[in-house]
Formats: sequence, C-alpha cells, structure tokens
Amino acid sequence: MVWHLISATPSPYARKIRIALQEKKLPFELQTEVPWDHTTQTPTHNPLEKLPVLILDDGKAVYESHYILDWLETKYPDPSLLPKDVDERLLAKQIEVVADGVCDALVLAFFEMKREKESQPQMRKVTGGLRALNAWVEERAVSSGYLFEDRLTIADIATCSVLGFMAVRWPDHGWKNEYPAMERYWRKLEERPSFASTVPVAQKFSDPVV
Ligand SMILES: N[C@@H](CCC(=O)N[C@@H](CS(=O)(=O)O)C(=O)NCC(=O)O)C(=O)O
Repeated sequence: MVWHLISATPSPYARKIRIALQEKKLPFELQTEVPWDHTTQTPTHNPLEKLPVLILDDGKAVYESHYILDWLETKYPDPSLLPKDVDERLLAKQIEVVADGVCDALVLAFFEMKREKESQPQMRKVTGGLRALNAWVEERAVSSGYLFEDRLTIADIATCSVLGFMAVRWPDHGWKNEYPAMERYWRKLEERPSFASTVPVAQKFSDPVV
C-alpha cells in the first residue's frame, strides 16, 4: 500500500506537504477533497477535521501541516529541508509560523467575506505577515534565491505556499507591487518541478460553508 495525502486544490497548507514529499522523493497518492463537503474523509482520520492528512501504509494518520513537516524531517531527513545550524533551524520554523499565520488569516477573511464585507482585522494580519516575510526575503534570499544555505528549506516552501495561495484567492492584492524582490523570489521558486506541479487551484463548494 502507498501513502495517501488528503489535500484540496487551493490549500497552501497541503501544498507544503506535496512539495516536501516530492523533494524527498517519497511516493504518495493525492486524495483531493473539499473539507467542508459532507463527503470529506478528514473526520475519519483527524479529530480536528482538517486537511492535509498524511495516511500511512498501516492506516495511521499524521495531521497539522507543520507537524507533518516535522514528522517527515524526523523520519526521512535526507534531503533535509531544514538548515544545519540550530538557531537557523529555529528561524526557519519561525518563518513557517508567520507564513502559516498569514494563511490562517486569509482563510478566516475568505469565509468572513462569504458572510459580510472583507474582514479588516484578518487582512491587517496578512499585511503584517507579508511585511515580515518580505524583510526575511530581502535580508536573506535576494542573491541566492533561498532563505537559508543556498538551498530549499521549509521556510521557502511555506513562504511560497502562502504567496501562491494569495495569487489564486487574492489576485488583485498589492503585495507584488509593494514587494518586487519577494515577487521575483516567489516566481523563481515556482519554476521548481515540485512547485510547478502543485500550483493551487480554486475549488467550488457544493455544500454551504457553515
Ligand atoms: N493548521 C492547519 C490548517 C489546515 C486547514 O485550515 N485546512 C483547511 C482546508 S484549506 O483551507 O487548507 O484549503 C480545512 O481543512 N478546513 C476545514 C475546517 O476548517 O473544518 C494545518 O496547518 O494543517
């Protein structure tokens, strides 16, 4: 039996795992779902009822994208997607925290938009998070194209996953004009096979989002 990854076409969280599995050359089958539809299998495997969920050969489930990445790095460390230096490793995880936090705010804003006008508090977190991500990109990635050690790490994966998500869900957002260096960094990474094969696609909800 092969691993299965429960994913969704626009999911920036699931994209991190799809990229990491490809970079580590770990075979898996994609199980694409709409997690809000009554047909979703997420509750079967994850008490939090969210995707991504990595389902192993023995049926055990690994869930929460940052934990799935930790699990993959621990069990399959080569090639590593973390910097070697301890403090740099911790900073790479902090960058993932900020990128995931921007995703969290975007997802909340998306659903609040379905209920009423765009949520200012959530979009304010997006603004602050993008500013922080851009500072790291300008400080670290302008020459090499990577945030750490001239090679791909989870920090690049998480940062580009949220930027790719914004390009799909918020195509008119001004981040590309405001942060041209970050746009160049993002576009260069999007050419990488594991990124090019996981570009997010908006999905339709057949059930009402409650
Ligand atoms: N913290 C989680 C967030 C995952 C998440 O919110 N996933 C969404 C799907 S998507 O927004 O990534 O497309 C979900 O399953 N939502 C279902 C729910 O919230 O019940 C992670 O990092 O894995």
